[in-house]
Amino acid sequence: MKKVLIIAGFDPSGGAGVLLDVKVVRALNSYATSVVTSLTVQDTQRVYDLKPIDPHFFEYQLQKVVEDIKPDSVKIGLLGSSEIAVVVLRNLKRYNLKKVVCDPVLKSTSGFEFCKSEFIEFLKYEFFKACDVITPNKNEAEVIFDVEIKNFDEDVLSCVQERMKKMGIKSCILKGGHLPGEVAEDVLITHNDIFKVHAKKQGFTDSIHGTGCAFSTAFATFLAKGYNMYDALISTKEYVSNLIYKSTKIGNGKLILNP
Ligand SMILES: Nc1ncnc2c1ncn2[C@@H]1O[C@H](COP(=O)(O)OP(=O)(O)OP(=O)(O)O)[C@@H](O)[C@H]1O
Ligand SMILES: Cc1ncc(COP(=O)(O)O)c(N)n1
Repeated sequence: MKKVLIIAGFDPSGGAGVLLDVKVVRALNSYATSVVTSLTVQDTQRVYDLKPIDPHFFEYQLQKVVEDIKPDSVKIGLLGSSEIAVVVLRNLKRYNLKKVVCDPVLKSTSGFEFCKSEFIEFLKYEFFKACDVITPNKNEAEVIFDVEIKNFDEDVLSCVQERMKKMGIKSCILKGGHLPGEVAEDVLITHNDIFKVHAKKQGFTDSIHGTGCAFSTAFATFLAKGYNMYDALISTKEYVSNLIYKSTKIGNGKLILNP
């Protein structure tokens, strides 16, 4: 059985973060270990507050679990604080962890700012380099690559590709759920290739919660199973589109995914 290490935040309502990620890994017949970076006060309507875990305690947990259960891939979600991010970076290197997928969670769908500006600079210029792929949505990609994204036209994609090379980011999947139009398109960009997948848009992207978490976790799970990046993206797209199709209203706010 393949093992996926989840490093992410805790959403008590289960619509995002570790609770959702573990369900995705399990639904794809793999085994999840998880280390929580931060606790949130959150329901299906919005995020109210965040408290990062003590970085020393976090590192103790991370090291014990990695030394016991060596992961086949890693999914990184909400980091919660720059101190935690520093610990994650140090341990990615120390244990030479492979197939590292980072969902750069900067802001929630409901608008809660998870990162301050100096923390974003650290992610951009230090942290992302240590990951194999980052999976920003439209707004996150605009902040990371300092580019306005109105569509995924060739000039926008080659600008992102150039900036990735300069910043030392190995590969990136731009998620297009928040772009206008009938189609939900995502683009894998490496230093020498651009590869697109798309699906018909269902409902309203802003009324669904947790799609980005499920996407990056499914992608990390397919990598753990030995898929190459292209096949992992095709399978992830199909899997997440199906989850969106079956999304349900469980509380008073957004629709949630139920893997
Ligand atoms: N309405 C939709 N219909 C079909 N697919 C969608 C829809 N909205 C988003 N997607 C797909 O879901 C995945 C996540 O993309 P999205 O752009 O929503 O990321 P995100 O903003 O990080 O998600 P989150 O809601 O967790 O913040 C992508 O594959 C995207 O194309
Ligand atoms: C713990 C945690 N991790 C990630 C997100 C982002 O997900 P979304 O953009 O759907 O709010 C979240 N709200 N909470």
